[in-house]
Amino acid sequence: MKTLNMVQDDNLDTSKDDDVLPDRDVAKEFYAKYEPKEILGRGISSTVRRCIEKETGVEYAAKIIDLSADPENKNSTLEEVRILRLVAGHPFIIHLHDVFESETFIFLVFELCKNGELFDHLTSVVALSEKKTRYIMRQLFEALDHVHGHDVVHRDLKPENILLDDQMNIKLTDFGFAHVLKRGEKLMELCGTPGYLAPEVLKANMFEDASGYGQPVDVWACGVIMYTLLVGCPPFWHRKQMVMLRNIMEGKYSFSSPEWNDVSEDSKSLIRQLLVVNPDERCSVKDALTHSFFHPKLFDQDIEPIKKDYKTASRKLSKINQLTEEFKNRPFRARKKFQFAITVVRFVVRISRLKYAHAPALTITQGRDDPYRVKILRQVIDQCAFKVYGHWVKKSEDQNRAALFENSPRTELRNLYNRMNNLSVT
Ligand SMILES: Nc1ncnc2c1ncn2[C@@H]1O[C@H](COP(=O)(O)OP(=O)(O)OP(=O)(O)O)[C@@H](O)[C@H]1O
Repeated sequence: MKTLNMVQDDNLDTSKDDDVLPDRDVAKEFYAKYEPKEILGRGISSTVRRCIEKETGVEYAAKIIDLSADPENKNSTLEEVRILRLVAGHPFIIHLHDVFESETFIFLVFELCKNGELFDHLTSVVALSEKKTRYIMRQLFEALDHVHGHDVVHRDLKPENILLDDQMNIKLTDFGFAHVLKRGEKLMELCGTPGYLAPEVLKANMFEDASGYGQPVDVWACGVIMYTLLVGCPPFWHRKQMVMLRNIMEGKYSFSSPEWNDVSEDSKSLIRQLLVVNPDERCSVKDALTHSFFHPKLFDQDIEPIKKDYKTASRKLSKINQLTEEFKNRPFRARKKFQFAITVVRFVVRISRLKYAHAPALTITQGRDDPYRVKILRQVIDQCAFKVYGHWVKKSEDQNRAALFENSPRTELRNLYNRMNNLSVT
């Protein structure tokens, strides 16, 4: 039980001590304006509740931060508020609606994201299609472009810090580790979440002469997120955390698991440009946004346009036959010859796209011997395993869906820091 006087709200589930609300005297202003409702989630020293603004009836999410456990929390929360205000006004960044401050609590009133964390969405669907990954990654890069444009580095990008609104648009949140960079400033501090840490963050803590890090750490984390969204497993995971850190520092990951057979070269190419060990050679947010992965592609469309393409292709084929006949019988004419060449090129491109859009047929033997290679069977297997065990089942040494649940940042990083100082890097 907290040391403060608490009152219980009869309308709320108060089965746990933590579920009681801070004394109404502590934050009269907040209670005058908002009606607190059920708990949406919890952080280390915070509880997030849905609440309703009395005057407008609009729903919000109130993050109630308890300052009694750690007085340092107040300064860091106020810094987070300052940064949230600095980057405010972007459609894919969480909107901070109101702030109330008391001696022992801070209330941050955010826009409500009805679909919760991208992380929870991912755990329920196992992996996202390329189309959905593109939708989310584009919004993430646009949000990040805005954040970086204000000289801010987020430092804790991960699916847990990406919320989804009722339209499934993202809202980048948790700027608790964010920092406003001064001109030319490099950071040395070890912060973030282990699986998402960029190599330069680890190096800054291991080598005396390390040059520190800046905004490219967010680009690296986007690479980890994109990889994870597409196949449901993080890229650098290893059962031994020290091996995972080495993998990160060496940029050692692969596209070798069966899931990657169904993923386009465009996606892999973007991930390769994001997960570049040297931050100077890593692509920027703007480079990422202009990558071909973000161009609409045939494989994203429904089957109808593909059928239409078949019809067009067969019309083109008759046209080619007709032109070929004409060529045999007519004298040389440059314009016609050029037209002929263009038609042939278009035809070939169209046919190759159709081939790309249709994967080779599956044989019964292939499905029986290696069902996990087949996308639809793989999804069924993963979803059944998740339903039965409540978590994903480990697949192999370096492909572990359960690894996604191992990321508990702030507490774990202290241990990591101590262990890294004892790690000798060859
Ligand atoms: N704006 C929001 N709309 C809907 N749900 C939210 C919102 N903000 C947070 N939540 C829910 O509340 C939970 C806890 O949020 P909080 O920000 O306190 O988590 P945290 O980032 O883990 O905490 P900490 O800042 O202590 O690390 C989240 O996991 C999320 O499910």
